Amino acid sequence: MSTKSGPRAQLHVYDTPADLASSVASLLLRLSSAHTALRPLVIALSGGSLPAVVGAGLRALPVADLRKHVPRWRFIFADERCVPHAHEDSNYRACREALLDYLAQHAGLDLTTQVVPIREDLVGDSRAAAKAYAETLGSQAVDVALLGMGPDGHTCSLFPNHALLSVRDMLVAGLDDSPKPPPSRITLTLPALHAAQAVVYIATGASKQPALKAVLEADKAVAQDPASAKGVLPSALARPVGEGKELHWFVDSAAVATVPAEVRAEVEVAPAKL
Ligand SMILES: O=C(O)[C@H](O)[C@@H](O)[C@H](O)[C@H](O)COP(=O)(O)O
Repeated sequence: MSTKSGPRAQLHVYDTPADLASSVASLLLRLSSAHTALRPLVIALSGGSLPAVVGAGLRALPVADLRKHVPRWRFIFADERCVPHAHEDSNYRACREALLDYLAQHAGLDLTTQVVPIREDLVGDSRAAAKAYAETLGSQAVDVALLGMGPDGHTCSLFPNHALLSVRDMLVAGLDDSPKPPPSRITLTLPALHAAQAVVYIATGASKQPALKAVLEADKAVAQDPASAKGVLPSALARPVGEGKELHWFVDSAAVATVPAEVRAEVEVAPAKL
């Protein structure tokens, strides 16, 4: 494997949202168990429908398992809207409501030291907010990125054909022209996601069919050389690069319906192989 290549996708297909959510949570515990470093496991969370899925999966786990792992986790945001924390568009707020408050109440999560929200005093300036966020994260790579995908193939706040896809010198960037409202956001960049140990996508519903098909069709070529891939969707590009890393796609039957059988057969793994 060249140093520029990375893992192929592992596709997990579920019929029910509950099974999908539980499997994502099981994978998170497996990755957490494998994390033997003394420093915390850095988990990046996205917005959209993802917090509810991750929250449902974590709530289905035995509390004793959560208590064992959660004190060693640090949550950051894969992307965030530049709004105050209590705003209805805030991913921090969505994640608090869906999972972080539950983990604080039942599994010992310290919301003040183990969760990294954007600075509220900088929400009027996305670039300053991104710079400050990058400084807070330091050089520590993301261990596990939990990402959604929009129907257009965007992930985090990395949109198709957007200039931020060319960023190579920042781990967090700001933008004010997000096609998905609200327009001002911060986002992890492709180099930040290339450095991740594991990237885990969750994509459900028929609206994701064209993008999922395109991403899985491009998977082999992008895995071989993510840096030189041209014209592929952000969700195909935002992936780990390097040996011993993992790329997972958790999808439902509706999302995967139009993926050609031969493409699906190349990447699908049995549920037991998490
Ligand atoms: O803040 C955001 O807007 C999200 O992080 C974004 O990247 C999201 O994950 C996708 O748009 C998918 O959203 P859905 O899962 O709701 O389709």
